[in-house]
Amino acid sequence: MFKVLVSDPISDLGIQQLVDASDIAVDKKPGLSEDELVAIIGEYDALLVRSQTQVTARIMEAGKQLKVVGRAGVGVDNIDLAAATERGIIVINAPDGNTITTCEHTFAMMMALARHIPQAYAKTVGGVWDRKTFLGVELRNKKLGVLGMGRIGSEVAVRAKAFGMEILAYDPFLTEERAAKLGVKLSTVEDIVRNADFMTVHTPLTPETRHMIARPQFEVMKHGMRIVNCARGGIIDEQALVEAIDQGIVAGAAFDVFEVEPPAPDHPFLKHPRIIVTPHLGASTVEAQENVAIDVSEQVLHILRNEPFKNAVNMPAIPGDVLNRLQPYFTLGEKLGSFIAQLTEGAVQEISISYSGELADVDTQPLNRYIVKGILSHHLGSDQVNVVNAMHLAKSRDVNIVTQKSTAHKGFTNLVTVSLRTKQEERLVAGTLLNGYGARIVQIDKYPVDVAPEGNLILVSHNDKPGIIGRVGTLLGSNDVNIATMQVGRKLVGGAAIMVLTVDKGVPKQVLSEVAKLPDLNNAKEIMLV
Ligand SMILES: NC(=O)c1ccc[n+]([C@@H]2O[C@H](COP(=O)([O-])OP(=O)(O)OC[C@H]3O[C@@H](n4cnc5c(N)ncnc54)[C@H](O)[C@@H]3O)[C@@H](O)[C@H]2O)c1
Ligand SMILES: O=C(O)[C@H](O)COP(=O)(O)O
Repeated sequence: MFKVLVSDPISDLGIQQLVDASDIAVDKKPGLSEDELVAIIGEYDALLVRSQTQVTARIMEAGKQLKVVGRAGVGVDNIDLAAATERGIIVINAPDGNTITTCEHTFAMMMALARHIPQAYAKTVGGVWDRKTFLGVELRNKKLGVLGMGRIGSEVAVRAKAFGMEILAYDPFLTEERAAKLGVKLSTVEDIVRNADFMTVHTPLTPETRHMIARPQFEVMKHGMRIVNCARGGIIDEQALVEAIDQGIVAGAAFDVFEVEPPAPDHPFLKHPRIIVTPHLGASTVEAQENVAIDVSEQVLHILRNEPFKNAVNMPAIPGDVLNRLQPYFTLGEKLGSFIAQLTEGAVQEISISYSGELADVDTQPLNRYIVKGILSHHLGSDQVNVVNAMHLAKSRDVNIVTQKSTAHKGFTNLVTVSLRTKQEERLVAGTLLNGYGARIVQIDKYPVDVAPEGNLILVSHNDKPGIIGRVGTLLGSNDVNIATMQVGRKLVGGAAIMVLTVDKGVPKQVLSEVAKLPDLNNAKEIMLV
């Protein structure tokens, strides 16, 4: 039974599939402090949050069973991603579910700003009938600068065009072609600052976007600018904004987000007549909350059940078509990694992975993770390594990973070859998927073989002489070790050779060392591929 903790208010309807699942137990405990979370997180396999819960390194350290942190929303700035990656905890978000809702909130804020609606409302309900103070402006024929043309920014642009606005857009990934397709003018931040009448930001908060609108931008800003931030506090320098409003540069601002949330009671935005605010409500609609909770619950279920999943934030996304082609190789890759790690003596220095055949056309990085996971699990323990932290663990141990690709077929439709170099030696194993037969190891070092990568194997290296196979079989048999399959590989008659035996159970160390002492035998190793 997997245990899931929901520590923020998340739509009941959205998490119903978790509640209904027979292998999942859900606990809802919103509003816990960090200490309270640290005290209980150890018993949970998954944690579901929105933006309130700060998922710190301390919480993850205490989450000994924690496999996944699911964010019912977009921004993951409340989750320590580095700590999650280091511990192999998958972080997923729900990037699409609140796009329209946040876009609509941005529009609501822009219109409220243009027409002073919150200020006029407050005065009217306060008993003052003031029809002079609140002279607004139209959106029509105004220039709207959009910083960040991702999901939300693009939707804002679509709606702004319907209002007759001209869109100046900046995003490092916005090309001329896409700008033309969206009907927006590709601009720079400076173009927007100097020329727009309204400006709205839709970027994440990163070191690059922090204070991307600050004093230097306000100094050259078109006078009368109105600014909306429904993305993240800190993209616009709050202090510099207040100064720019007071200097008459900026006509007004509408903010849903703050550098520190909730803002202190004396925060200048809360008293300023030209600034309107909402308490981070961008994603707060019934529809968006259901969408994000459904999305994130679905992926948490997949992760806990060891099924393919999407929207991982601390792992590169795998496009559907790539996943379809690679997925059959994931188990083979992990087994090859485990095999070579058990075969090779010494501390791992370099892992070389080569793909030949049709796989050479695919982005095979996800498969690399499974191979590296297989290798590192042997040394670090399978409970410590997973596909999220495998590359990170390899890098932090100075293990060099080299990949090569060739479209040449080398006798198989696809061949995955893994070499491991240590201070002592370099060993190699290659495998493929054979139509109708499944996974096969087809090469060990320089020897061609045909072995299913599963169960208990014994790898024997010997001199190719008559009688050896019999002697090994007799010795194992007399020690109650039953041989299921046997393969011999050699390059030259009478030269060095290998024997790969599949046996029904683990072989006692004593028996293995007796095998290794047989005449003309050089080595005998047990390899377990579970
Ligand atoms: N207020 C809310 O409740 C609420 C709700 C949803 C999303 N958000 C926030 O809105 C923001 C946008 O969300 P989204 O779903 O559109 O994300 P997205 O990833 O689809 O879009 C973000 C865009 O910002 C661009 N970008 C990155 N650095 C930039 C830079 N220096 N200058 C210009 N553009 C840059 C990226 O290229 C990307 O296209 C995020 O910060 C998200 O957390 C807030
Ligand atoms: O990044 C997001 O998705 C928004 O900021 C929404 O945050 P919330 O789930 O706390 O409303």
